[in-house]
Amino acid sequence: MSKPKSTAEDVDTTENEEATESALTTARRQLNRAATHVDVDDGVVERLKHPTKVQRVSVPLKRDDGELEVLTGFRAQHDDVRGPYKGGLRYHPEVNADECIGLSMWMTWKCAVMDIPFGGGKGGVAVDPKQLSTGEKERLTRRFAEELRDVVGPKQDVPAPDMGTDAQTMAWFMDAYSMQQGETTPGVVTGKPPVIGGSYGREEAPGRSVAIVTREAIDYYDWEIENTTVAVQGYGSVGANAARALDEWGADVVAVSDVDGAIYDPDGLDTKDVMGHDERPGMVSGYDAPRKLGNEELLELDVDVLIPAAVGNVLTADNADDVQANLVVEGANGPTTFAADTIFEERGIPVLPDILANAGGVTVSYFEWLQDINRRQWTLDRVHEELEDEMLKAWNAVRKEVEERDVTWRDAAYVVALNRVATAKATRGLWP
Ligand SMILES: NC(=O)C1=CN([C@@H]2O[C@H](COP(=O)(O)OP(=O)(O)OC[C@H]3O[C@@H](n4cnc5c(N)ncnc54)[C@H](OP(=O)(O)O)[C@@H]3O)[C@@H](O)[C@H]2O)C=CC1
Ligand SMILES: O=C(O)CCC(=O)C(=O)O
Repeated sequence: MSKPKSTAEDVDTTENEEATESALTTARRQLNRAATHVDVDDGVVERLKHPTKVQRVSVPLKRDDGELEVLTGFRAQHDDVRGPYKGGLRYHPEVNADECIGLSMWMTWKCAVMDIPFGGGKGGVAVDPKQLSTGEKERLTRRFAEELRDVVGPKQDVPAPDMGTDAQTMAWFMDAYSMQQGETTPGVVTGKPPVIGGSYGREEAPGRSVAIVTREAIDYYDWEIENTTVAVQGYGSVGANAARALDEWGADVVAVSDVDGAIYDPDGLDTKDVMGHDERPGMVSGYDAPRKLGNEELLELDVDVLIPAAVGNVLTADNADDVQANLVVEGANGPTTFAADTIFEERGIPVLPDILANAGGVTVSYFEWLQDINRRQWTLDRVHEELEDEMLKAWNAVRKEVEERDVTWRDAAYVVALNRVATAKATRGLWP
């Protein structure tokens, strides 16, 4: 089915131009728009455009060659009315304060959409992890943990993996924090290896929830998963797990990519055979597939479902008119700029938002936090079952708003989240 091009000449791209639109700008614009659909005090909305606190730290790193480099790290804490701040730590050259604040706002909404008792946090270090040896990564993580010691903790702020970090990073962070506390404190981070209190199923959870939401949307629009083609940008923790789950459930995953480019097979790729970057770096763009494409071309493929699962701001006013997918499911955080969202709305292309679609990660993080408190590990089957239940609850809450208010999926998810956050503030008597 071909999609109409937008006629909106007036899509406002002037304020931001686009690929550089900060996560904070996008998050604030989304909040402004969603606030028009709910009866929430203007003061509360204004407060929610700002973080409670942003920690900026210097992280000295001794490189393997003996040189000292001073890196910059951040932890943004947006809102904790519903529980401790929660969200990932990112190692990426573009990490900065505004990015962390915007991402921490999205975490507040994500936790509220899922109705889990956390607020929003996000942090990271401005560094290219691919340029670091394992020893350098460990020293960096330990020092970062020391610098953040006063603002994190199981009841205060609980980091987790994000781009460029993984279970091993969380293990080092947990160890450094525990050494300073004088007691083993598994609950200070989630996404750890199961042997030290991590949850089974956390690693694949964000991708799995992307797949669950895609499956529900396919059903909602009366399509058949067996006749659905999917393109996935980014084949890391989120992208590879989403692609593999959808492949397993019968969809044809025809294209996937890493930072160097995309591979395309119109008959469907064998996603188990395509290794992710953690499994074997460079194996995506190096895979023997019928066609190689650029990352931009992948976004414009004629597929049923497009899943951007790499970085932010890849769907912009510049390419939204050329997207041919009938549905976009956001695996990454913030892949769609505000202007692109408007174009998709006008073209009738539904966008399933990040704050719902990839929320399986933080949901299983919540399961992990519970397991750490109780010192009792759940089985993988239990994690899968409970994740499925939580995702369906959230999906149904958002779907109800879509149907009752005739709004986009993003607005509907914001309505659910904003109402829960604002009600918590009112009930606690916090103003704003
Ligand atoms: N990990 C988590 O728990 C969660 C992550 N997210 C979000 O999902 C997104 C991806 O995170 P995650 O999967 O953890 O990250 P990973 O680091 O595991 O994987 C990122 C993937 O994206 C590719 N990539 C990096 N830069 C680009 C680019 N400019 N264009 C195209 N592809 C690129 C990488 O390629 P290469 O392998 O070549 O580097 C890799 O395949 C982020 O937005 C993150 O915030 C959301 C919820 C939870
Ligand atoms: O698991 C978590 O705590 C948060 C994961 C995350 O950073 C995200 O969902 O964007």
